[in-house]
Amino acid sequence: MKIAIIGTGNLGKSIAKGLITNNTITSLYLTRRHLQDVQEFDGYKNVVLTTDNIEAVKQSDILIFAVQPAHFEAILNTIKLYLTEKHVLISTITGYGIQNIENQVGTDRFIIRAMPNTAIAVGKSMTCLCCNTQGEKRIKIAEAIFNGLGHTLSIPESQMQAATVVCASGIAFWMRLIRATTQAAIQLGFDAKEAQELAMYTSEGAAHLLITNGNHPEEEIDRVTTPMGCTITGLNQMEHKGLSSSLIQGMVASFNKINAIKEEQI
Ligand SMILES: NC(=O)C1=CN([C@@H]2O[C@H](COP(=O)(O)OP(=O)(O)OC[C@H]3O[C@@H](n4cnc5c(N)ncnc54)[C@H](O)[C@@H]3O)[C@@H](O)[C@H]2O)C=CC1
Ligand SMILES: O=C(O)[C@@H]1CCC=N1
Repeated sequence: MKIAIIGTGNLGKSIAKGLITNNTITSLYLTRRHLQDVQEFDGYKNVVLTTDNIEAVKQSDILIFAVQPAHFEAILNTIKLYLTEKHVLISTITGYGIQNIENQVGTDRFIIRAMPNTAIAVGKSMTCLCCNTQGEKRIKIAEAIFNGLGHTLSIPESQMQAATVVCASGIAFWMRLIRATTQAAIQLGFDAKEAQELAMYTSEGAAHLLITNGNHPEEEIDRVTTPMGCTITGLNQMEHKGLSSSLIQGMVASFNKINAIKEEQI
C-alpha cells in the first residue's frame, strides 16, 4: 500500500510506527512542517520524510490526515486539486465531520473517518471507522489497515464523538488508572519499577479475560471477591469515594469539550 500520513505529530508518529512494524507499506510518506521532529523515521526503507503535502498526495493512494482540527481545512484546500479517483482519504481529526470534508473535496471522493489511539504504535489500537457513501467502496481497505494494527469497529458517524472519548482519550484515562494503581503498590511496599510491572500486567490480564471469555466484568469480579474478603472491602471503599462516578463524569466532560472544539472551528 502507498500511504501518506499528513501531519506526523503524536498520533501520526504512532500510526507510522505501527505501519512500519507490521510491514504493510509499499511506500510511506510522512509530512510535517519541521522535519527535524520526525528524524527518528529517517533511513527506514520506503519511508519518505517531506514538508510537501502535495508531493505526498501525488505519490500515495491512501491519505491519512492527522493534523489538529484548526489546520485541516487549509490543508484540504492545498491538496484538493491533486486528488484523483485513486485516493482514499482517511481523517483521524476530532470533531471534523464527513460533510465538512465533502464541502472541501466533493462528495465523489472516498472519505473515511478513523478514530484510532496511540496504542496503534504497538499494534493494539481500538479504532472506530465510519465513511461517506463513496467510502463504502473502500472501507475494506481501511479495515485491513487498522485490523492489522489492532481491532476495528464500524459505527455510524453520530457515534464518532463518543468513540473519540472512549477509545482515543481512553488511553490517557487508562494510563492514569494504571499510575494510581502503581502509586498504591509503592505505598504497599513494592519499589516503583516492580509496582508498575504489577499494575501493567494485571490490567492486561483483566482486559484479556474479558476479550477471551466474552464475560461481563461483574462476572469476573464475582470470581475474585471472597465473602467478607479484602477485594470487596477495597472495591466498596473505591465506590464510596466515587470511582465509577468520577470516571463517567470525566468522560462526559471530555465528550462535551468536543462540542466546544467544534464551535471554535465555526
Ligand atoms: N493524539 C491522539 O492520541 C489522538 C489524536 N487524534 C486527532 O488526531 C489529530 C492529530 O493529533 P496529535 O497527533 O495529537 O496532534 P499533534 O499536534 O501532535 O500533531 C499534528 C502535527 O501536524 C503537523 N502539521 C500542522 N500543519 C501541517 C501541515 N500544513 N503540513 C504537515 N504537517 C502539519 C504539526 O506540525 C504536528 O506535528 C487531531 O485532530 C486529534 O484530534 C485522534 C485520536 C487520537
Ligand atoms: O485530546 C484531544 O483532543 C485529542 C483527541 C483524542 C485524543 N487526543
